[in-house]
Amino acid sequence: MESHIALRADNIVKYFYEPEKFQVLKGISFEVKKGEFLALTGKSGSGKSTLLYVLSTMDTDYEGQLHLNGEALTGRTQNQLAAFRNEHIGFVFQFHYLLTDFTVLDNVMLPALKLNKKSRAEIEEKAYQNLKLLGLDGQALKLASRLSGGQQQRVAIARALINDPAVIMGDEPTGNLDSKNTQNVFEIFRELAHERGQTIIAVTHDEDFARNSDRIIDMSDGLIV
Ligand SMILES: Nc1ncnc2c1ncn2[C@@H]1O[C@H](COP(=O)(O)OP(=O)(O)OP(=O)(O)O)[C@@H](O)[C@H]1O
Repeated sequence: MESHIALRADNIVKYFYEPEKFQVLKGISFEVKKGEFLALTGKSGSGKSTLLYVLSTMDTDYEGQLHLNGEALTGRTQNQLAAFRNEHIGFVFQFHYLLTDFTVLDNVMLPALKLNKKSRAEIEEKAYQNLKLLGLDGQALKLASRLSGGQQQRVAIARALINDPAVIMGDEPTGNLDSKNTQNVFEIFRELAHERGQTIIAVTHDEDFARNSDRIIDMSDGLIV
């Protein structure tokens, strides 16, 4: 795979078997460049979330080939994939899944403590840098539950960035936010892509958000249109 490609999907096919056999992804192929900000759009039920879960390596029940950062991901064990994900992919969901009884700082540090490649002091420094980038440096020692929805979503982004992932994936990352916070998250994603070379793949229903991304992949009925 060429070195400027962050992710490549080749002919991804997936079925669901309940309540009856149903082909949800019908042969999806595309590449995403390093530093590209991609929006994944399409009507409800078109298969966006299903595709994102395949791309994220969380769902391994598919046919086809997936390469991320030049590495083939097909045929690995669940443990190998979990380790790969923690190091190379950051996730931001519509609902942030923060540990609300922990501080903001603890939440952001957690994936790096799990990865266990840096000292606690280095991780803490990186966490403070991320919080600063997201305008949250004054909030580090508060409980996550004490922050507003928009602030919590920014904490989730700071957490997603802690291991410097090559790819950041979002499933409706602004779905729960007002227009001001949506704009804010959009600007952060753009900066990560264009200034740091991180690749963003975000499922979104927000037309403005999609229109301002670098490229839209529009899905319909399990296919890219
Ligand atoms: N676990 C599952 N078992 C069976 N069918 C499923 C399952 N998950 C999703 N589906 C079906 O697969 C299709 C695609 O779902 P998916 O959630 O990927 O769509 P989407 O484009 O993300 O929709 P939305 O925009 O509403 O989130 C839908 O018809 C959905 O009902």
